Amino acid sequence: MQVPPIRLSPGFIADPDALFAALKTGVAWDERMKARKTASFGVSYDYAQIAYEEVPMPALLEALCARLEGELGFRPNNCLLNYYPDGASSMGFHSDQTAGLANGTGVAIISLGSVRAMAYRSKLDAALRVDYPLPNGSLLYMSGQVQQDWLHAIPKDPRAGERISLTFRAMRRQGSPG
Ligand SMILES: O=C(O)CCC(=O)C(=O)O
Ligand SMILES: [Fe+2]
Repeated sequence: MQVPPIRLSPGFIADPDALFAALKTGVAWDERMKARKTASFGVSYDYAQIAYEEVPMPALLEALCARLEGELGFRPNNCLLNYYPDGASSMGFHSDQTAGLANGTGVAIISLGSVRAMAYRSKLDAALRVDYPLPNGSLLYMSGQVQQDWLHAIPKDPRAGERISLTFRAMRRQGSPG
């Protein structure tokens, strides 16, 4: 496959600047990670060696989960936010874990603020790289197949300003088969 089978919907959020401002000031950002700030809402989630406790989903994010359910056909129960203060903050190439996700569900990412590229690299052919700029207010959806065949990253970008990404997942409850 020459390109990752992602779905990118620009303009998913009607007023992305207002949402950015509300989250930047309203969220208690976790600074345990060096590369960027994070926050997790909803069911507990272990991510990048950090365990995030269960935290009730604020109404603002719950409303987005409801919209995503209409768009994707499943309702996320966790939202992991990343705050990239400037273009020096980044995320290295990785695939997201799929084992803990509800069957048949993927990862949805809403981008706010400065445009950054999502870079994909094929696991079968390391020379194959495809970059997608993620517009302010866009929705990106990655199925399990994308994680299986591709790595993704947010490379540094000296021209970029601040950005927030919201990553939504439907986590399987512990002990539940699907
Ligand atoms: O900030 C982004 O858009 C990428 C987020 C991501 O890949 C992740 O949290 O696993
Ligand atoms: Fe990821």
